[in-house]
Amino acid sequence: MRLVVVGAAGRMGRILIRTIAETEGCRLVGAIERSGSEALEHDAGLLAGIGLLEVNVTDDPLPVFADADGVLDFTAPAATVAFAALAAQARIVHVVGTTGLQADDFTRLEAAARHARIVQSGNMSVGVNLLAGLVRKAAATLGEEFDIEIAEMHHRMKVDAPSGTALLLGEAAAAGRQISLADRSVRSRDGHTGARQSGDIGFASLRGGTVVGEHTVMFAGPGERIELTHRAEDRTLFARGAVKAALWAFDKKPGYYTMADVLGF
Ligand SMILES: NC(=O)C1=CN([C@@H]2O[C@H](COP(=O)(O)OP(=O)(O)OC[C@H]3O[C@@H](n4cnc5c(N)ncnc54)[C@H](OP(=O)(O)O)[C@@H]3O)[C@@H](O)[C@H]2O)C=CC1
Ligand SMILES: O=C(O)C1=N[C@H](C(=O)O)C[C@H](O)C1
Repeated sequence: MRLVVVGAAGRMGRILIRTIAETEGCRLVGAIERSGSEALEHDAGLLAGIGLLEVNVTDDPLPVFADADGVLDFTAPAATVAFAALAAQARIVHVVGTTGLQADDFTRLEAAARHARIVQSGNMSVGVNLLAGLVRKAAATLGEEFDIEIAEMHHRMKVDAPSGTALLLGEAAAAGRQISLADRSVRSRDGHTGARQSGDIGFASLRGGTVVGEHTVMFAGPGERIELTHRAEDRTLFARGAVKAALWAFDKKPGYYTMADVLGF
């Protein structure tokens, strides 16, 4: 499968380049960065620390997408929405790992999925997607006397909060309770907040150091507390998930898919 990495010089971009090179049946055919990036014209393989791949980083995605089967996108919301339109035009697979997407962005991705095969997830790891299933089950089983709180910690460079994973886990909890997360999520607390409302789903975000990504979903009930935790130790697990998603989507019809579809959960 001929793959393009957008955001090629980013933390995830470099690991995606490495992961594609290590994966049988995949080949890097393009690497994109924004205009003005210092990475432009550099070899993608050298950028990723794996030696020459003879694929130069460019800021012109259109001709690159036209000669590719799929694009792996861990960039920023505005960029992802623009790349989705181009992927739809080229009728290729678009794997979206970017987080911080807002309702308007999702609407535009869904429109692009009429022509592209989009696989989108706030977390591409097997572990988190399994955890989402466990959270859904726990939320459905325990009922409202158990308060749900989701805590996440990430490295100091992360720009969005709550994390995409925290929101994915929140959606799983809301689905288990058969409620809308948008109606019941509490994303910050400060000052005299009053007592917690039963049925709310709370979020807390910590930022610091080099933490790859940690998430805990707490079910705090009368006299007991259950905590379900995932700790990511290496970004390679997200990159492996993204490449797996691209390979899975290769022969699928245009549409909007998630990692749960890819993993069969
Ligand atoms: N779903 C998942 O499993 C995971 C998701 N993520 C998400 O992926 C995203 C990226 O994370 P990370 O790699 O740490 O961030 P980085 O900031 O290290 O990388 C993002 C890269 O995208 C580039 N970029 C931004 N806009 C454009 C554009 N218009 N065209 C081309 N390149 C562009 C950035 O360039 P510049 O620096 O010049 O802005 C940067 O090189 C985040 O939203 C993060 O939350 C991360 C890990 C796992
Ligand atoms: O920005 C990151 O680093 C990560 N982002 C994703 C998220 O927002 O949940 C996935 C992972 O936790 C790392």
